[in-house]
Amino acid sequence: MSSPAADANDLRSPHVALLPSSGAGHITPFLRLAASLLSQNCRVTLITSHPIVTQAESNLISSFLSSFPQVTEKQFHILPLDPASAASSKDPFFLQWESIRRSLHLLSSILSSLSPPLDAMVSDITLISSTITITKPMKIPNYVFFTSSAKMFSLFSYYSVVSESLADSTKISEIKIPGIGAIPRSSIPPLLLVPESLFATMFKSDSDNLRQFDGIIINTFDQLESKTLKALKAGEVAGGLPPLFNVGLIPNDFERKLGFGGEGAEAVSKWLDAQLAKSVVYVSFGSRTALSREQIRELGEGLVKSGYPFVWVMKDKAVDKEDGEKLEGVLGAEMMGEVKEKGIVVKEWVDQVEVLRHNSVGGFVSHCGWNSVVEAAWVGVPVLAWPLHGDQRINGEVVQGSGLGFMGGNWGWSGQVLVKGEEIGRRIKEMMEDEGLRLRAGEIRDEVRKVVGGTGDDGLKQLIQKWRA
Ligand SMILES: O=c1ccn([C@@H]2O[C@H](COP(=O)(O)OP(=O)(O)O[C@H]3O[C@H](CO)[C@@H](O)[C@H](O)[C@H]3O)[C@@H](O)[C@H]2O)c(=O)[nH]1
Repeated sequence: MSSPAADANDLRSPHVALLPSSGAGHITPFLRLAASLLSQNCRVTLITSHPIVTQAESNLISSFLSSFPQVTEKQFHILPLDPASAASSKDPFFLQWESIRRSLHLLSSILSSLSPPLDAMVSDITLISSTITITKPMKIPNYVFFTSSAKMFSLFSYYSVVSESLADSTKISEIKIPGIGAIPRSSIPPLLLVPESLFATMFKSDSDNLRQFDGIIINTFDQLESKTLKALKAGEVAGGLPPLFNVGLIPNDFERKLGFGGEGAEAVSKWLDAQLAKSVVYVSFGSRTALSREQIRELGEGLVKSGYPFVWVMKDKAVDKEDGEKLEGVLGAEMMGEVKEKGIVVKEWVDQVEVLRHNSVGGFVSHCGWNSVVEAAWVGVPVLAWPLHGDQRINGEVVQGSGLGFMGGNWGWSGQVLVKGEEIGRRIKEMMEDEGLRLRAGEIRDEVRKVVGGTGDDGLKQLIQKWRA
């Protein structure tokens, strides 16, 4: 029999503050986490950092807040970055992370003004060295939200051991991570091999600080990464880490209500309705990856050569507000004509999950941003992995290892190799014609759905239980 104190704890609504950093790849899983917490009777304060880099992020946040009026939003106005830090990176998202990190000393007044007091804070992985200096003296339990795969987390948590030798190519051709296996040098995010880069500096200091946290949250499924999760939870990868909670975060209705897809998104939806079941290839490289013009044209050629109809979300600039060039200007008139005959190309945001779950979609050409991988698993669509930056090759290995998809080939990092249309077309055909792959993707979806969002989602339950206690 449970005690009255335990029953009271079961009813308590823990108050949790969520602090995402920047980029839709980070905001989206945070908002999904918030929606899951709300459905479990938690109080949520969302801390949004301003100015916001992209229109997509602003729209996601607005749609979320209007769907969940019970959430308290605290706007955090960050300080401009000094030119010396700006010099070490040109990436607008890394620079935003750095600005937030350097402004976080201003966060304590927001945190101390919250009522009721916080039971926990969840910090974006890209901000953790700075948030811990604020929450420690305030005695607020702080949890890391790692927005990529568990396999990428294993590299992150093991990084302090290898960071120095990693910079020297003569010393390391692969990293052997205990309990996980070898990660070849070619899969390591290229910026980690440049120790003075902003990304490597943040990664190192954050990895060193992990042990100061109360827990680690990762959005992943056993069906994708069971061996890795087991090794991490058993402490085989790195000693002394806080407990790990893997939660399956599923797309939420607020994403569908966005209404910022505009005409492009509506056209996609109508066009999809007119296609044969499982006949369409969906192509998207996430929210912040632009291909070179040359590579865009090769991709266009590859799609046409594959013979399958396609939906292609094209990005010509990393930041959507700067992506003003018309499709025809990017593709050229001839290619535009060919592409229009066979498929549909948009530069606007589309609701990716809605597209992926459409019955006519039969394959996904993806850069393997982690949210895209999780979404492909959730809907059971096979993936042709074309990793371009950062964690994406490690995520691609997870895709291949789980049977959800396969790697395109030795296609280099973005900009290193011009992948020819001929080859892209051939690999797309392989994906679309592989019945075994389709069956496996469907099995993954069925297995995931038995657990995630249902009664078996232990990670989320355990986490909330901890906050209630
Ligand atoms: O037109 C679009 C474009 C994107 N999305 C969504 O935007 C998110 C994009 O996230 P992700 O697939 O992870 O790609 P990135 O935007 O590239 O994500 C960044 O953040 C991820 C999580 O840390 C990393 O794994 C990636 O490498 C990094 O580039 C996903 O939910 C997509 O469904 C849409 O809905 N419509």
